[in-house]
Amino acid sequence: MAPTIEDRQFTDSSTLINFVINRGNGVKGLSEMGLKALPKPYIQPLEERLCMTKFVPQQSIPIIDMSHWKNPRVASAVCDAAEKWGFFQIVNHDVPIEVLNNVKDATYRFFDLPADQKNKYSKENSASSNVRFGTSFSPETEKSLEWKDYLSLFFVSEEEASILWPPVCREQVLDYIRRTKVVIKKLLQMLMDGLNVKEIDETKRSLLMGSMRTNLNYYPICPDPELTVGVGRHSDVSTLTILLQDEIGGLYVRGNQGDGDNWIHVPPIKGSLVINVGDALQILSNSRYKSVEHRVIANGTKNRISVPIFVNPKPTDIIGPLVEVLQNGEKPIYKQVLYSDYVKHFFRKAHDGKKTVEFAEI
Ligand SMILES: CC(C)(COP(=O)(O)OP(=O)(O)OC[C@H]1O[C@@H](n2cnc3c(N)ncnc32)[C@H](O)[C@@H]1OP(=O)(O)O)[C@@H](O)C(=O)NCCC(=O)NCCSC(=O)/C=C/c1ccc(O)cc1
Ligand SMILES: O=C(O)CCC(=O)C(=O)O
Ligand SMILES: [Fe+2]
Repeated sequence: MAPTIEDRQFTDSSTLINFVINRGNGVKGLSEMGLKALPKPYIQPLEERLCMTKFVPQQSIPIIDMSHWKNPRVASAVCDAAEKWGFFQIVNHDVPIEVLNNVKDATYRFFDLPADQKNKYSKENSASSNVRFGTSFSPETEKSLEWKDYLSLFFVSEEEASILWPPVCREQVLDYIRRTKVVIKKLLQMLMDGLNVKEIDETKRSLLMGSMRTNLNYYPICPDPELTVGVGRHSDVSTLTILLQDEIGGLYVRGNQGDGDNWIHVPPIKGSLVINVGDALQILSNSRYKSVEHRVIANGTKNRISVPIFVNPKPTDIIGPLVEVLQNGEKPIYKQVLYSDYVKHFFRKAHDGKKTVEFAEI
């Protein structure tokens, strides 16, 4: 097919980078121009594209009903899922559906702002590094870009948020964090019980949930979804991630069958939240709980959004296997690392599967 006028505008990759990154149009701006072909910088190498033969349709990650959360069977299902899958969905979790719908609406409101308004929050222009609008993951270091725009909000206090966060989504994100915290605490309590950690004192509370980062992700319609990715293979660097996805689907998790070269779709379930173990919890638990690789495909017909809350240690915390976990004589697999060093290492390279955790290995 002959290239359209718009495609020809971007034969030069510096013009494309200027439009998408520097001027704040993002991939949403590209998508809305009605491009007929995927621009070259987004073409991923073959091995990074999700080949459908590796997709296991009959498998599913566990779905856990939280309505009787005090029942020991729920705790046992949570610990089991964190060990074997690193991923599960929760239903009847008590976060009201309106809160979830409101944060999804707020996500659309933010991304529907004109480019110059969103660009006020770019790395170059933002009043604080705690608020950042961007595209792809780490464009300076990536060989191929990812088909995703995001707004990343690091929570310090409600006061700071009221000054720094975009007014079109601030209250809805704060409400989502407030209401979700209740279920995060329950899950962490269950997971710590499973490790023989009897009490979550202030030091442990900080290691487990000392900081939170909420991302609003926007994956616009892609002209050639098979050639690119929404998000490349990675594990999160959090302790736990709480993910709200919409009804579109497209998130895949690495399966635990055979050689592990199989991917399982995470089906959207109305009102559910997806929970996954991050590297920090894998390290604290000396690998009892597993952070599992996941990726997001691009979509050729629908825009998709998702809203993860990354529950993390504080940047100034030092993380390593918990003493309670090593009490039985188990050998530590990880050394003590400053959490902000760990996160910087993650952000300064392209997505590369599970490689980040090598930074903490002994
Ligand atoms: C090190 C942090 C992140 C930033 O501190 P800073 O003092 O402002 O440091 P820098 O401004 O020097 O940022 C370090 C590098 O990280 C980059 N960065 C700074 N925030 C960001 C940002 N939200 N986005 C993508 N680069 C950034 C930033 O551009 C910079 O890269 P470079 O310019 O190449 O040196 C600091 O806030 C910190 O230690 N936070 C701990 C809590 C935390 O944020 N944890 C991460 C949870 S996020 C997570 O689990 C998964 C996230 C994720 C996200 C996207 C995915 O596709 C997949 C996964
Ligand atoms: O959009 C999704 O479903 C997952 C996004 C993700 O993995 C992330 O932001 O870390
Ligand atoms: Fe992720």
